[in-house]
Amino acid sequence: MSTSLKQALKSHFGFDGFRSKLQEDVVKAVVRGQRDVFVCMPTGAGKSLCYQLPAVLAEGITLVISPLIALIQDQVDHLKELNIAACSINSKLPVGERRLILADLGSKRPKLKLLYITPEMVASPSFQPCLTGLCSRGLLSYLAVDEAHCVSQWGHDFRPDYLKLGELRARIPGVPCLALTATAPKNVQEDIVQSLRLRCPMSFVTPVFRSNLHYDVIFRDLLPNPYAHLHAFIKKALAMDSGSAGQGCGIVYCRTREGCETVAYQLNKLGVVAKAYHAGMKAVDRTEAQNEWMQGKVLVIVATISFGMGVDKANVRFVAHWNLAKSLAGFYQESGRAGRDGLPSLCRTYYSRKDKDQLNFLIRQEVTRRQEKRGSFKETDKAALTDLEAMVLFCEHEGCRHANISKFFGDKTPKCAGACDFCLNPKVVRAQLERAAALSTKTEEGQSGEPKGPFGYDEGEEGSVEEETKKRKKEFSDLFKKQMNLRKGSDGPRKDFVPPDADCPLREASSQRIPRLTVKTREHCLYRLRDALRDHQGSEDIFSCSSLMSAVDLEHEIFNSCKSSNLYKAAILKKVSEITKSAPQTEEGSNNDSRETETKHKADGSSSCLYPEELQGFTSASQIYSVQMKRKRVGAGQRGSSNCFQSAKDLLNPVSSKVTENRGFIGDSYVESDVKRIRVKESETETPSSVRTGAVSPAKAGRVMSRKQQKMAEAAKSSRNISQYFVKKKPAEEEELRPEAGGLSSETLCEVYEENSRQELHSLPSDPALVESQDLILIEPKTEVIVLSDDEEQEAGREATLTLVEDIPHEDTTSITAPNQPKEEEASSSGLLVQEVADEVETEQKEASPRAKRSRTLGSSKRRVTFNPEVQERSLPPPGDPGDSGDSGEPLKAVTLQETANIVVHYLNPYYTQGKFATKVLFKSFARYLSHLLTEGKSCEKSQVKDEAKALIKTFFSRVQRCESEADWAHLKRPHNSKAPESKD
Ligand SMILES: Nc1ncnc2c1ncn2[C@@H]1O[C@H](COP(=O)(O)OP(=O)(O)OP(=O)(O)O)[C@@H](O)[C@H]1O
Ligand SMILES: [Zn+2]
Repeated sequence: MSTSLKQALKSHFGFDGFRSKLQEDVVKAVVRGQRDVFVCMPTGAGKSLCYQLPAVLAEGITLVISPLIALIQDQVDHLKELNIAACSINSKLPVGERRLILADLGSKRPKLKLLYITPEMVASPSFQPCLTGLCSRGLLSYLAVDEAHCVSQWGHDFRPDYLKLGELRARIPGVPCLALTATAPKNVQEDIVQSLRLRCPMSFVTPVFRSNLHYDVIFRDLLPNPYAHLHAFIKKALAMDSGSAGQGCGIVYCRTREGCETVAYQLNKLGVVAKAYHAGMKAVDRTEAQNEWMQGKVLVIVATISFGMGVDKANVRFVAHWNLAKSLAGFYQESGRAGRDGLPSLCRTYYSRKDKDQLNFLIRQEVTRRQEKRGSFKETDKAALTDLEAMVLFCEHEGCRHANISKFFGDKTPKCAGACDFCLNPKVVRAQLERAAALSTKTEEGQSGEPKGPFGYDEGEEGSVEEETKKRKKEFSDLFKKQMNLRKGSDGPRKDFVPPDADCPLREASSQRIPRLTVKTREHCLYRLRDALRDHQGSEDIFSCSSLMSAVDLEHEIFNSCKSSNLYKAAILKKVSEITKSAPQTEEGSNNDSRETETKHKADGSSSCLYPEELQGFTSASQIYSVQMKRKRVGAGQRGSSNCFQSAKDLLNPVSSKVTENRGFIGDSYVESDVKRIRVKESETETPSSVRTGAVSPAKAGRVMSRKQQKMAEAAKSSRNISQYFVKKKPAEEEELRPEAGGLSSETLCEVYEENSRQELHSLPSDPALVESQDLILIEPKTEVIVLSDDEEQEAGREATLTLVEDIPHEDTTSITAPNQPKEEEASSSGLLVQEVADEVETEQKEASPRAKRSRTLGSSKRRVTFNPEVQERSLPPPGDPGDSGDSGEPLKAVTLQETANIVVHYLNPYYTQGKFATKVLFKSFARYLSHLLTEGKSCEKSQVKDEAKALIKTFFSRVQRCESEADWAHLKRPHNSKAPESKD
């Protein structure tokens, strides 16, 4: 048998021999067909062949159950390439193809050898006649269940439909069954055998230990600069490939989509070619990312766990978990994608107790939800928590990581021999644990009454959800205060000065000589210089430091020569522009110290310095909105167009101010984060009078300057501003940029400005609400500014038409939220969300409105900002009064959809910030839904809409504890002709 098997292996699959003795043994056992077979072999061990080879050799058809259509497709494609008759029946199959397959299956001698199918499809009524036909004619040769751990409720990937496979097995008792998995601890193994009703199966279980994988754990909360740390890790991991054929690659797993985008962005910024991959992306983008990664064009894929199953890539040199995996079994499977070629590879977890708390919270919520639905408690409910507990133990335990994994899977302790951080240097692991303990004591001291337990909760204690909410609120408000203080800034040594990280490459990084210039801004400028130098020098590999060293020198020189933050930024921009334009620089004057410094610090994972802003656990709004990777240039294609940024000074003199040097950066202002690209249409007038968005002339608006406005005005007086570089040039000047600008193109400026804004926003906490009390972006009158945004809504193919600053009304809508209102924080907290929902509803409105004709279609990813000079004339609404015009003299009129959206988001936003929505997308969908519901079919006054919105939202949350899906609001209806809304059901 052995020889004929080997021949078949060669002739059908092209392999000279079996991959392992185990693979051969499994194939033999399957071919004998006397007993069912259970296979637990690590990922990449060649499990598929264990049923594919027997299937090819058998008379009939092998039915293969696999959990994902994508996975099935890969396998089918691969087999077809080998000329093996394989296909799949699934919901995506065109009717014609399905008919052909069914016809073959119904024929006397089907040609098919392998039929791949999902557990859902195999149980579907439509498939039953086919299945019955095959059984009754004895044409089923094997039943193979891939990813068999999905059948176990103790497993990390439980799929209820897998449970039905037990019945299928019972229907075909004479057909040998083969169950395969890569990850199954003892209890899951037993569960698989039992649930699939395997008859005294032969078990082939490989020990989980893989000596080529090096495991380590880094406490992310202790890192001064986590992204730099990750970067150093990647650099090290990929360097291990030098000498081997082909560049290695890696995977970074993140828990959320936003996390993926953020990490991918940060890596790119640090010079690593990385792409995000998650289910929120369009299928075509996902495929592109995966293909590019497979082909080695993209070195790092930053993905949610939706990536990897069935991905067969040998030279994955590292797998990093940026967030804690939710189970040790899952973690083992994911990290096991490294080193399939058997070569040394790294598996790293960036552990954070915040992650742990979040996961714990989510799992508990889910368990409670399931129990409520079911009305009873099940032993398996504990499984998810136990799994997480095992994962946490893996990270927090002072011991060999491999031993930990092996113990979990029921194997004996392996000989690690330095293949984990603990075995390599236990002292480092111990020291890290001690620092983490000290950190949590510190945190707990500051949070009296916080839940404490192994998972941050008192087990069994009621009300932990509320506790968690309280804790989050506190964190939120602390961060908010910190950020507000940071923004206020002051001359002289700053109390709130955020010191540089240990790995900060800047010279004199701690110097506070230039008021209001943050380390982050300096770092950002440094990287802009570095990028410009690198682009120019062209030849550097992605990790080369030479341009960084030159950039460090340049930045330092500029830093020393400037007195104000704005001058510094302008000088940087000028330099960037010069580099871009000029011949290759000769400033290579390298500085080995800085090179060493960077490398050394970035590689040092054990720094004890606590990152001052403690923001690692958050995704800033800027990250949410603006880091969707496709870095677009601000102002690209429209060189030298009119100024889109104005100073605080101009802001306060909207009509009279002239083009002065006081334009551009507003101190260290924060600018709307999703500005990706600003294109400025030729202004109809050369008079560059200034106009603002987000704030209105005090004179016209009849408002007293707020303290913030005054501060900004003062700042404007004392600072130079560079927005003159944005001024539309006369044709003759087209090629020659203004001398003051040092030949800087608007696109460069805009891009840098955007980058700068984004950079600064990165220091903001995650809640979008925090980003809203931004300073201003100002637009010239009659200047059309088009903002291209890459936020999630692109995916919905929506076209948004609105303003740059959060609450500027569009044309004849009336609400303006000035960032300077007394209730700034509150008013602004809903700003961006209002904006986004309003964008969408307004777009919908425009589609049906003749006014839409005035808008130029920009495509799905574009936002348009049309400045309407009339906007200035309007007064600000009373703070916290959404959707009110403030024009009390105006006759009452029916609210528009956009006004309704403003109202809805205002009332809904507190729920969002309390975490009552599973995702932001869901929040926005709900806001849209409510806005339509409230405006549908009748015209109401604003007060009525407000009452109704409040009541509807209240009703909704009286029934739904947390909004998890669109189905949650299916019951919500607005009764016709009644003032108070009710919920129907
Ligand atoms: N005998 C063999 N000789 C050489 N290569 C083999 C052999 N058997 C399988 N392979 C190759 O090994 C790789 C991994 O195989 P396979 O995808 O079946 O692994 P797996 O155990 O199913 O992994 P996963 O758990 O990720 O699904 C494939 O590229 C496959 O073609
Ligand atoms: Zn070890």
